[in-house]
Amino acid sequence: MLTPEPHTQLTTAISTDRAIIMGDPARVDTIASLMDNVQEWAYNREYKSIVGEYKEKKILAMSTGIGAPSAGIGVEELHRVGVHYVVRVGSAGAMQKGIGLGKLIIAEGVVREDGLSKRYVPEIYPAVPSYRLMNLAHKYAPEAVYGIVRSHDGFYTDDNADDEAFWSGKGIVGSDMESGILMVIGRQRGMETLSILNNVVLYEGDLSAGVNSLVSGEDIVAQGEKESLLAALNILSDESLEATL
Ligand SMILES: O=P(O)(O)O[C@H]1O[C@H](CO)[C@@H](O)[C@H]1O
Ligand SMILES: O=c1cc[nH]c(=O)[nH]1
Repeated sequence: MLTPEPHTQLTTAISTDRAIIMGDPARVDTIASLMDNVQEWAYNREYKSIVGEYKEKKILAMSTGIGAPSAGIGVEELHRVGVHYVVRVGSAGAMQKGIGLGKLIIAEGVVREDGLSKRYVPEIYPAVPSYRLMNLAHKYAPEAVYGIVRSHDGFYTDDNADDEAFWSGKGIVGSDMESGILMVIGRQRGMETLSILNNVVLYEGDLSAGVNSLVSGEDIVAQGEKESLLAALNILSDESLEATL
C-alpha cells in the first residue's frame, strides 16, 4: 500500500510524468470534460485531482487553491510522485492596456512578489519557464500575449494600485499569484514548467467584476479558459515531449 502525499493525496500510482495545475477546483471539472477515460483521484482541502487522457497521453489535472503557499505544497507533492512537466492554467489581470478579456497571457518570466519563493532562493534568482514547453506554447497558442508577469500575494493591500502602476510601467503584462513559485520550485527540483493565464480583468479595470465574471462563466472569459486548457493539453500530449518515467 502506497502512502499518499499528505495534502494532495497523490501517490506514484498516478503513473504519469505530466500535470496541469490551476487555482480553482471547478476548473478541474472543466478540463475533465475535455479529456478521455477520466478517473477522479482525490479531493482533499483545495487539492482536487483527476487522471485522464488526451490524445492517448495520460495527464493529471489538479487544483492548488489561491496563492504561493498552497501552490508550492502542490508542486512539491507532484515532484514526490514522479511528475516532471507541469503547466499552470490560471486566471490573471492584465497589466497593460489593450489586452482584452479572455486573451491568453503566457509567462516568459515572473517578477517574484510572493513571500514563499524567497525562502527557496534569493530574489535575484530568475523565475523562468522551460524552453521546451515554451516552444510548444508558441506552436499551440501563437496568438497569446508573451511577456513577463508578476506573481503577488494579495489584492487588498493599501498600496496595491501603486504597486500595479509601478510594474505596469516596467512592461509587465499580467498579474497572477502562483506562476512564480511554480517556476522557482520547478527549477529547484529539476522539473519543467510553464504558465498559461486567461485574462479576466482589464488593466485598471474592476477586479471584483472581472473575477466575478469568471465565477459566473461569462462567455468571453469562459472561452479564454477553455482555450488555455486546450493549449495545456496539446502541449503536454505533444509527441516531442520525452517520457521521463
Ligand atoms: O484562477 P486561478 O488559477 O486561481 O488564478 C488566479 O485567480 C486567483 C485570484 O482570483 C489567484 O489564484 C490567481 O493567481
Ligand atoms: O487581477 C487579477 C485577476 C486574477 N488574478 C490575479 O492575480 N489578479
